[in-house]
Amino acid sequence: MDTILVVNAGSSSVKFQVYSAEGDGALRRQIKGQMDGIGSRPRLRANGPSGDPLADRAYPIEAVPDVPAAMAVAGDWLREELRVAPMAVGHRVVHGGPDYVRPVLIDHGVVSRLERFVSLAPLHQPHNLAPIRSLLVNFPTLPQVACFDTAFHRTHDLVADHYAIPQRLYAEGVRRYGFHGLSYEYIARTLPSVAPEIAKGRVIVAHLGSGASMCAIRDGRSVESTMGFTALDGLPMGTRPGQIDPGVVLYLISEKGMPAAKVQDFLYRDCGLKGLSGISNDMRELEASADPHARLAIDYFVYRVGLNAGMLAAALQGLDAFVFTAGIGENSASIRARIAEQLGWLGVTLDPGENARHARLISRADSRIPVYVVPTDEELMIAQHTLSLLMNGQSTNTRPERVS
Ligand SMILES: Nc1ncnc2c1ncn2[C@@H]1O[C@H](COP(=O)(O)OP(=O)(O)O)[C@@H](O)[C@H]1O
Ligand SMILES: CC(=O)OP(=O)(O)O
Ligand SMILES: [Mg+2]
Repeated sequence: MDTILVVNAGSSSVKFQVYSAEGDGALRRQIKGQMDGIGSRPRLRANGPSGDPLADRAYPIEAVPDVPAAMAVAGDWLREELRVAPMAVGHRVVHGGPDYVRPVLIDHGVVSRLERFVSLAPLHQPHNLAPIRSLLVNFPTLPQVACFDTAFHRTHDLVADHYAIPQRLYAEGVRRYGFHGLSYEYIARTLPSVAPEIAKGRVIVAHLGSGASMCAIRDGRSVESTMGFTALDGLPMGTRPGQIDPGVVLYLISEKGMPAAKVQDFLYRDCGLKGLSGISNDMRELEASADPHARLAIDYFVYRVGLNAGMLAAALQGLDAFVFTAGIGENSASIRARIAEQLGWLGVTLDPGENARHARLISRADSRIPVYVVPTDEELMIAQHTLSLLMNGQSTNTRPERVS
């Protein structure tokens, strides 16, 4: 059977899917799995085509301490137990820099260009590139496709793409890229069938997972993101602080004598929910805790989502709908309820019953702004791009690009 394997390494999870490519160009999902809870409670779960369980295994934290270990466990399982031998592999690559505005067929040249962005996405890019490199060496004829988190945001106006710093830095790539683009692209493509009345309107999508960001979408295109040059900016995340005064970074360097590598580690691994609570990077553990610092971390998260929603509504000059997605957005009714309260002034009224049962539409009929929960599927997006590149030599990404 001709299959496509999709690999998506996030900051706390490795997600994978296997699709069969049918004769008519359709994709049929055969396996959907993930190793999540990396750094807290590692667990491999996978299901077959009709949701039938294929695996559910918990691991001690020492057995799967990080993303590369999770990738190795999932890879061994797919290869050795399920005998998966794909005809092509699609990869999520978090940083595509200024030049990659659509998915691309990978060769050694592409890999070396993408290596330049490792320092701009240290939690992701090394793990995105490691399996690509290893497959290039071991299966040199296997087609591999890179799909970028940054590509969906390349439609931003110049004013949204800039920082107020000298132009020479913009020219060398210091720009507001935005991330989670495969997730937002999937949502934008799904809205016409899920909620046709708002698909062409002004929508804020909140991708709230271990990494978290929000995107302002108008008529299916990204116009603004809370993330920028790196995936550090914007909302607080599992282990990243989100928006922070650069003066804090200067303080760490000049007053605390922290070298660059330590500052990087601090900002990517020790802050966010984990840093503020002192307990965990995992929202589930914070919600289960009675510790006042866990409460503060949740309060801060909810508050910052509210503040950033105001900013994105300003970018859109109004709002027609709000969408929750990703790990927290799809699964935590209580966080959604608290965020909806923050959005009350924008015209949001939640329906507590619909919210509790994770319905697609969770706002009340009389809510001025409808609120949706749309489970994201970055892997499907990657599979579609991969198949399209294989079949037509180009991706399904047909959006016009901003000319800079
Ligand atoms: N039922 C739940 N309640 C609260 N938070 C949850 C729940 N399920 C998952 N999460 C949160 O979602 C996060 C993972 O989200 P996900 O989008 O898979 O992240 P990533 O892709 O960045 O690894 C977990 O760290 C956890 O905090
Ligand atoms: C870009 C990013 O933060 O991704 P993730 O949420 O998968 O960690
Ligand atoms: Mg993710």
